[in-house]
Amino acid sequence: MAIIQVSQMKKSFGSLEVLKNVSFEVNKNDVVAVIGPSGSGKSTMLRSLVYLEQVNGGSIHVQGEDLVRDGVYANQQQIKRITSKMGMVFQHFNLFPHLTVRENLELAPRTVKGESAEVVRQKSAELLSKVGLSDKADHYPAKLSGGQKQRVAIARALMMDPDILLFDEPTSALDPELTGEVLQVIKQLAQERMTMMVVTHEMGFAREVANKVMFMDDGEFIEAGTPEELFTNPQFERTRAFLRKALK
Ligand SMILES: Nc1ncnc2c1ncn2[C@@H]1O[C@H](COP(=O)(O)OP(=O)(O)OP(=O)(O)O)[C@@H](O)[C@H]1O
Repeated sequence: MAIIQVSQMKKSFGSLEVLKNVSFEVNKNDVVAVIGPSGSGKSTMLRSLVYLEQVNGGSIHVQGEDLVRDGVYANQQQIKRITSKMGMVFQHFNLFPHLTVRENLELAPRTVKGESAEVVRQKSAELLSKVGLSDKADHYPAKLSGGQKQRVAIARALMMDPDILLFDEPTSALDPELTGEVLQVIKQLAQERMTMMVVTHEMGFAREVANKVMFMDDGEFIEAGTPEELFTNPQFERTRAFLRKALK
């Protein structure tokens, strides 16, 4: 079953065409790794799915609902409902600095979903335990390492019970020794069959954890396949050239 269906998505910044007729599907329980050179449009593609960027054409379908159809967006209320099904984890964590870890987790379910204090308290405790940060609930983000901040951001995204989690280069801002603890959490979520789309420069992670790898270059989806297919038998010279550099 498709969680997200994208067809002919186009996005330009002024005269710069960043997404050129991008089409793909993410099915339930997929772990999709999106790879490609810097500036190829990976972040823009991901941000468009959650309405952080507005596309100039094409359609984005989420769980059977149109976020945008042939370039025409749903109304604001529908957009809010549709995007609330998707959790986003950013490269730079985007935690609220003036809120504790627990408050960061509980804010959206309380204010957006209207969940009770007891319900969100139980959920935040469970999710902090899941990402190994139960002892940090009352700390402020500034007191945490980058790896811990990113694990909080993942727990925060999970608080909204998303149907899919989107990661925009979740380890790119981390020191190498902190990358593993974040990838481990994502790997654990994959084992639990969470549907995820991960923009990443970590080829080892893409190969090991994803069931589908998509290669993007210059605003286009060039090819997608299983990690085995894409890494060992890429169909296009552009993919081969990228992998030669990336796997060096
Ligand atoms: N808000 C913006 N205004 C103008 N240009 C933008 C904006 N956001 C992105 N771009 C441009 O769009 C292109 C694609 O950027 P994007 O961040 O989507 O690529 P990327 O593949 O995610 O790159 P990286 O791997 O370096 O993060 C780049 O040329 C970038 O400079």
